[in-house]
Amino acid sequence: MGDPGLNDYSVEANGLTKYFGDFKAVDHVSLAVPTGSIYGVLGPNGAGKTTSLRMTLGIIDPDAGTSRIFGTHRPQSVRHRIGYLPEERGLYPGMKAREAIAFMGALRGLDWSEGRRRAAAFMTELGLERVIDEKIRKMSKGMAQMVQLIGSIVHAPDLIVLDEPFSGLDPVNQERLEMLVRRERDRGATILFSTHVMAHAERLCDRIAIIARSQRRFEGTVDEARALLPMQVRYTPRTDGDAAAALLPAGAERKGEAWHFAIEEADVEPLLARITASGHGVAGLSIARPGLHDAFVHIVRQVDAGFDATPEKDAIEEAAA
Ligand SMILES: Nc1ncnc2c1ncn2[C@@H]1O[C@H](COP(=O)(O)OP(=O)(O)OP(=O)(O)O)[C@@H](O)[C@H]1O
Repeated sequence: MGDPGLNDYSVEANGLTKYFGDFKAVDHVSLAVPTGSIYGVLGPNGAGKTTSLRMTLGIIDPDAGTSRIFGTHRPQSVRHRIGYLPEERGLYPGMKAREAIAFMGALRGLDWSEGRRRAAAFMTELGLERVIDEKIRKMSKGMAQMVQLIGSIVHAPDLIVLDEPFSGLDPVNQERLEMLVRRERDRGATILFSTHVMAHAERLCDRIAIIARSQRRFEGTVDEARALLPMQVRYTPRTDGDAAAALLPAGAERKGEAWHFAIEEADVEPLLARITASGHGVAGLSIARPGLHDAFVHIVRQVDAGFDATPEKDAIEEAAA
């Protein structure tokens, strides 16, 4: 564990900024990843996720900003405590899966025979035992990616950073990976991963950051992101549908027998009271928060439309100042 008594964050990136030529690929992005958490960096294609992760890990230098891992500004000095799956995948094609995993572990200080033992244990646990001694070149891309994933965590790192780990995996392997991420967190590791698939983030993440057009636009829990949008209501009265319209907010739309509309959380109980008092009855009613997917699309669309041109106020940076 990353000295939780001394430092509650395994990763603290502050105001990271990167230019490629004149293009600002990352603009003042900060990340604070609590030790022991699963943290998602979400964003559309080209938002700046990979560049942010690379700067965080010290793989590329920022033009501005700083990053600390386990409290140090020198990630190289703690590299054995970090596991990293880069965006670019690649293993030696002539190696067998077991050897490839042991090799990656050895690069991070793990004894070779222990690496081979753990490789077999991981692959068996994940239902991949039949390809333990398969050469990488004979594997499908998705299988090779699973092997690389295992190789990046075989040395039991305290911090695991995975760049788009789910992309290219079939649904079964995606589930295996979700299980692996949870298991690593339960072991005490901190996990930071990027994705543009909201379902994984919604199920896994304790906290998320949403990056769009180079800037961080949201930071918080999944529920906090979902709460940015109003509740979605679907109401079917027992009586003639048109007569119930007077109870409902402006903008309510009728689809078949049901009315669809959005309301703020504070308006839910008054609405229920109005419906009950009205005598129109309830043949069907659902009231639900939109999912993370909708919240993500909402944030990104606002940014694209220019409604959120300024980055959110950065509490981390203020606290550090
Ligand atoms: N080495 C580079 N040289 C020039 N431009 C780059 C370089 N690396 C990234 N970029 C550009 O910076 C922007 C951010 O790229 P980055 O890979 O960080 O985004 P991303 O959010 O990870 O995207 P994706 O989900 O598509 O992988 C993109 O517009 C990309 O084209």
